[in-house]
Amino acid sequence: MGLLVDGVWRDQWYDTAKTGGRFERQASRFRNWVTADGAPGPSGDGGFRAEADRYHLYVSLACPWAHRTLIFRRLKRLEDLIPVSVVDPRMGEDGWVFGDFPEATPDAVNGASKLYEVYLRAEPGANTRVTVPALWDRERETIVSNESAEIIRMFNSAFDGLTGDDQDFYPEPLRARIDALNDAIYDRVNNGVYKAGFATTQGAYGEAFDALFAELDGLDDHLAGSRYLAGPSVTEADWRLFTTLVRFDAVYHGHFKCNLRRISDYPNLSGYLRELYQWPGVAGTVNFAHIKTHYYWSHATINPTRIVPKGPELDLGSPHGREGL
Ligand SMILES: N[C@@H](CCC(=O)N[C@@H](CS)C(=O)NCC(=O)O)C(=O)O
Repeated sequence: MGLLVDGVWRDQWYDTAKTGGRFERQASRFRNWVTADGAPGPSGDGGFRAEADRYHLYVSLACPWAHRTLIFRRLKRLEDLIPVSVVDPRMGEDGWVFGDFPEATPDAVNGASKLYEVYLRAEPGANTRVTVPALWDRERETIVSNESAEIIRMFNSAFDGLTGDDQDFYPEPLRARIDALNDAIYDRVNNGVYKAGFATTQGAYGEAFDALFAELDGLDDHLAGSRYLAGPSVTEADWRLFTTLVRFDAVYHGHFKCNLRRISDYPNLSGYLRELYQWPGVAGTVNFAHIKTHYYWSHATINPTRIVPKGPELDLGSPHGREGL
């Protein structure tokens, strides 16, 4: 794990000493938007028109942020328009690399062996962490965006004219509700598990742990009476929560010490997770070999032996029982 400083790669872990043992995630560097007509989006520059075979997505199958973009790419029928390259789940001193792990791929567009080389093609003197997902523009030879929350918004609507798919996971009347759910869930759950796992003081860990389980308990209560987070239809907020829930019992419970409860112990969250997992197309975006190998192998500070546990047994295919809600 490392970062680019003035265009030079440095193998360096997050410096939690400066932040009282707390893990603080950095803001994403590339913030342009693909739009239907190439007009500028909410941030960055314009000139990124939705077109077939122009954009390329770099992902890790292990990463919950990249996973969001893969789910939207599948559900919004973008797979033929936007190809992907999949990094090796083992992230070591060179950061994300293209390797030989099953179901990892080479870099089909830039021929890089390390993801940081792609970032350097986009910006030779870059000062940034090198993260997935990253959406590459073959025409302008740059990274459009490396912010998953924004990439899924682009995928939700920008390409509709090309695909004919008008499913909307961020409908206008629900936007305020979805934004509020996202804010709480990002801070306490999606990023909360990382804050617990990467904390280097007991206090920072305890803070993240308490907020995480308070939020999960609240979500479990809410889902007793509501089929999905924002009501009777699936929205962006559900897919954003899903990618953390599906990793929880396999990785966050043990590796990140988020072990008050498992998702399978929650009466409502467990069925909700199974329903989303069984959504047509979604199970095919989940790869537990990449997920488990990535976390247990890559975080040498918290698992120096790099042993990947064999369990747990998961039961995501059994009936979810949520049809009645
Ligand atoms: N805000 C970013 C975060 C992406 C992110 O942190 N991805 C992780 C993998 S799960 C990564 O690439 N980490 C490498 C690093 O931080 O050096 C997003 O949501 O797109």
